[in-house]
Order: sequence, then structure tokens, then C-alpha cells
Amino acid sequence: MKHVNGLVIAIDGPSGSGKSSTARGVARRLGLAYLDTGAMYRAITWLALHEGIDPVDTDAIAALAADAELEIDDDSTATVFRINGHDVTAAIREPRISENVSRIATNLRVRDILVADQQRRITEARASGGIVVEGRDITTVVAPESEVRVLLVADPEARIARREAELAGAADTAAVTDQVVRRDRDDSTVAAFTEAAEGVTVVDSTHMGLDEVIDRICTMADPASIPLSETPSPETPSPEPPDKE
Ligand SMILES: Nc1ncnc2c1ncn2[C@@H]1O[C@H](COP(=O)(O)OP(=O)(O)O)[C@@H](O)[C@H]1O
Ligand SMILES: Nc1ccn([C@H]2C[C@H](O)[C@@H](COP(=O)(O)OP(=O)(O)O)O2)c(=O)n1
Repeated sequence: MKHVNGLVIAIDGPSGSGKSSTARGVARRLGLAYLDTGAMYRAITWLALHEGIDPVDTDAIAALAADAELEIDDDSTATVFRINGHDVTAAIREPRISENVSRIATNLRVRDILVADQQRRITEARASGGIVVEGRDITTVVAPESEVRVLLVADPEARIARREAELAGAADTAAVTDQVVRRDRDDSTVAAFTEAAEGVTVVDSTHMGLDEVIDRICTMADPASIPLSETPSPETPSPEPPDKE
């Protein structure tokens, strides 16, 4: 029997805790859609810099976000982000975006636009087929009713080391530390991701491998609520035994 009751897995946490890799891994393993909400704030940041708008000009940034056309094309391996027709998939990961994104993410009008108009709408539209959504305020604001709610954390040293390895020399330790520690401090003024809200499970990935974290979160979903993917990949177990004919 195929269960299509809907499933939302919400993952929040600080920078470098492993949200994106974990969410992508869980989505792939269970055959669910995936939404990276941080990429949406990054895309608005890219557009502001592209248009020469100062990220601290809150009115101009809010107007920019209200008019921006953000397209998100997701498949099981990658997500393509376009804003006003520009493919910004790679550009939104550049250090200049990481340095400026908190200025956009702490603009409460931008948050209203992205949360109410886009993130909740996408989450609701994809819930019946199942979706993993990650960011800073998913368990608390975007989708607090999610069946699985996780706060993914890791020690700052581990998060800085992971980010440094990922950037492979593109930024020095001081710049990476700024992008992780200072950004978390700024971001935590508008989203409560430093402590788990009631009903949210803390997963500390400091000493866990990525596969272990993915396993842990997959086991938190009720198997009966996992919509079976059409073609489960051979290396990953089906979320429930196939029906007997
Ligand atoms: N459990 C883990 N152990 C070691 N490295 C990890 C783990 N989870 C993620 N990583 C690596 O750490 C880096 C940051 O992970 P990412 O998923 O981008 O974190 P976030 O989305 O929370 O900022 C990536 O290079 C990723 O491969
Ligand atoms: N739901 C969200 C998601 C991200 N943000 C903010 C916080 C971050 O500074 C930026 C970018 O988020 P992103 O998840 O891409 O950042 P990291 O990869 O974890 O460093 O957006 C937010 O305020 N609320």
C-alpha cells in the first residue's frame, strides 16, 4: 500500500552544523522534496549587490524582495536558483554573499515576504509528497506543525573547520570565523535557533559522520507517513517493505 499522508521534516541550526548536506541526504534517501531557505536569503542578497543597493537600506531592500521573482527548480541531486532570470546557484555561495546575507536576513520585512509568501506556500504545496525544509526558523515559524522537528548543532570549532575545508582556501580562518560566529550572533537576533523550542529534538553532529546524522533523522519519521518514491535507489533501503502481491 502507498501511504501519501504528507510529511514535513524541519531542520534548523547554526552555520556549518550540516543542515544543507543532511537535509539533502534525508530527502534523497526518503524520496522527498528539499527546500533550502537560506539560499532564498542569499539570492536576495545577490540581487541587492547586483543592483548596487546597500544591504542596510531596509526600505530599498524590502521593496527589492517584494518585487523579486525567485524560481527554485529542485530535483533529487541539485537545486537551481534563479532570481529575476539570473541563474545564481553558484554565485550565492560566494564569500561576499556570506558576508552580507545577515543584513538581508535581519530585515523583518524581507523575512515576512519570504516566510509568508514563499516558504510556507512551498512547504504546504509539497507536504503531500513529503518535503525536508531547513533554515533557522523552520521548526518555530515556517512549519512549527512539522512531524519531525530537529535542531542540528555542532561545536563552533567543528563548524568553522568544516566551512574552511569546504571553501578550500578561498577565505582565511578569520574571515570564515566571521562568517560563522558573527553571522550566527546577528542571525540569532531574528530567529531562535540557539535553543530548541518545545518538542524539537537536538541532534549534535560534532562527533557524528554525515551518514550517521542522516540515519538518525530518517528514523525519526514515522514509516507510515513516508510517501514511497517511485524508484527507490538500489543502495538505499526502501522506507518500508514492498507490498505482497
Ligand atoms: N556530520 C558531519 N560531519 C562532518 N562534516 C559534515 C557533517 N555534516 C556536514 N558536513 C560538512 O560540513 C560543511 C558544512 O555543511 P552544510 O551542510 O553546508 O552546513 P549548514 O547548511 O548547516 O551551513 C560541508 O562541507 C559538509 O559536507
Ligand atoms: N530560515 C532561515 C534561513 C537562513 N537564514 C539566514 C541565516 C544565514 O545568515 C543566511 C544564509 O543561510 P544558510 O543556511 O545558507 O547559511 P549557512 O550555509 O548555514 O552558513 O540566511 C535565516 O535567517 N532564516
